[in-house]
Amino acid sequence: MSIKISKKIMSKLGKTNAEFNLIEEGDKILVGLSGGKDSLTMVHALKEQQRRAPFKFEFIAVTVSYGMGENFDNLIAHCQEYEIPHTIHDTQIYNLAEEKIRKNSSFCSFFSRMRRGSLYSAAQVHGCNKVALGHHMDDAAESFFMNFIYNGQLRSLAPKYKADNGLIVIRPLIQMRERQLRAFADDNSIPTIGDEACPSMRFDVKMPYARANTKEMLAKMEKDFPSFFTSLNAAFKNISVESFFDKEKFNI
Ligand SMILES: Nc1ncnc2c1ncn2[C@@H]1O[C@H](COP(=O)(O)OP(=O)(O)OP(=O)(O)O)[C@@H](O)[C@H]1O
Repeated sequence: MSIKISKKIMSKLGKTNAEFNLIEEGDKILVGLSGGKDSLTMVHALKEQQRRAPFKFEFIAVTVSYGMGENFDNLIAHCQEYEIPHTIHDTQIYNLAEEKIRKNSSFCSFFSRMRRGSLYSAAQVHGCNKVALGHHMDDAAESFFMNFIYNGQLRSLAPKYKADNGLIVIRPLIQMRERQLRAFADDNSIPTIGDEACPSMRFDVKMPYARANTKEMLAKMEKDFPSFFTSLNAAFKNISVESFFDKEKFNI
């Protein structure tokens, strides 16, 4: 069966790529593939871009297994069917979690940190110079408002940055909306792995209410101001650092 990928997704990918120099000639990219709708859209979009782009790049999709008996058979079969190079990177993150996590600290952030480390080591194993993550505009908005409300920080998710180990991390979907990615998976009847696969759900802790609250707040904002996300995207590129209260700036 062939995959239908919308013009809108491909044009957003191309524009974001050009705007932030994400994928360049000769890159070998490790694509983090959780099996969720976002990273699945990402691998299909990158495969299509590989076919169309005037520059050459390679990629390999890598799924980090937490060592909790996950079943990736459908994901493996899907990648085989669509000739997407894919491998499972086995870890023992799940066992470590039980020992390492302090009571009441965030389980999700523990898994996300450990997973990031595993993706970086897999990138080294596979000789990749970049790591692509499937975060989208809704993630960037949630991250921005959660940092603002709960941490007193103005911070979001960058389209591209250099990690301490020299690897370049890129987020090709960062200007796309979550609903576009969901529509891609639904339109193509792609079987996705959902949030229930998040290992933190297996531990007896409070649900991450902060994210749910923020999502709800943003949905309400968008209802009241339909261009909310377009404006936010523009604002992320239009920052007046000097208008804030940074003490360092006032020795003038
Ligand atoms: N187990 C995993 N193995 C490899 N990469 C992962 C894994 N989990 C997450 N990632 C990468 O990190 C990105 C962000 O993860 P996060 O858990 O925030 O997203 P998600 O909502 O699960 O996204 P997705 O729909 O792609 O699963 C994913 O889009 C993917 O690129």
